[in-house]
Amino acid sequence: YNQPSSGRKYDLSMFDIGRPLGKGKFGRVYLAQEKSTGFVCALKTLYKDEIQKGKVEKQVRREIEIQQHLAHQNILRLYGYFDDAKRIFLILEFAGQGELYKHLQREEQFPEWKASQYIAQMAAALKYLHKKHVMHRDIKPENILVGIHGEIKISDFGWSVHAPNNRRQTMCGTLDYLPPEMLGGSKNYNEKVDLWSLGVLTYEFLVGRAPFEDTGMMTQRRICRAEYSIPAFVSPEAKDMIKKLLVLDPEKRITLDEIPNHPWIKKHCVTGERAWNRASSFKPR
Ligand SMILES: Cc1cc(Cn2cc(-c3c(Cl)cnc4nc(-c5cn(C)nc5C)[nH]c34)cn2)no1
Repeated sequence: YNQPSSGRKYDLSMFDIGRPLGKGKFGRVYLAQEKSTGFVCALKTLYKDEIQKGKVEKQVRREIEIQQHLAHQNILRLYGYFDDAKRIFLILEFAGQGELYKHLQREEQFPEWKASQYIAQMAAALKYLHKKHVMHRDIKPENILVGIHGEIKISDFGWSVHAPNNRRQTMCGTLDYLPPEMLGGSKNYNEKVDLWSLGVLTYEFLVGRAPFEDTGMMTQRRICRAEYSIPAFVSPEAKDMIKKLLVLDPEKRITLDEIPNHPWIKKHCVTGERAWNRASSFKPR
């Protein structure tokens, strides 16, 4: 399986560039194919002047440093990188079904079986990350892609750091996903911040909007008080999962090890006996 390897030296001439796949604050992503092997990937191009202007050199360096040492089916692979005079190029895994937030926008809400399987996959990816003492810190639909088989892949490690962290980070973008312990500039927090964001993600998958969505200050106040309500159409098991993740005290949140055994996950999990039965009853035509 001749995927690119981080040991090799790459340059732009080694790739055929295809259609644009998306754009972000500091550049664009293109479909690309490595000429020598035919390997299809996503080439993320970041403009050096934009990165310097945005003072995000550290984040880009961290994204590369962290993501290239990760290998998990629910984490987007970074195979390598190179640069030219103006741009940095990240050779990324191509996610065949694109950006998850676009799926959520189109479907408005995910059915419970789909949300439950996505959260189980997120928990597996976070368990892998936390075992390496990496916390993502920016879990939200915009940072999740969908692979060709419908599996999800955490991407964009620009905000990830090695835990524990007592560096102050200037935040930009939505506050909706920030845990209480990261608000108000408190410095000491750990990987449990990703559990809170997983709770916000679960809520948004099922309800179609974030639980603390409000105007700036009100959002912060509602987060710090864990002030949210869950609509009646959400099942009791899903409500229980959200309540066990959106807990103000990080140490009292459900752990990643407990998530696979939670009734809401077990109810919709397909890796167990049902999947085996389904596979064994498969009759090739
Ligand atoms: C800069 C910049 C843009 C983005 C957001 N972004 C990620 C992708 C992307 C990646 Cl990194 C990998 N595989 C992808 N597959 C798609 C895709 C889009 N459509 C409409 N269909 C597919 C399949 N996008 C992918 C694109 N933009 N982050 O930093």
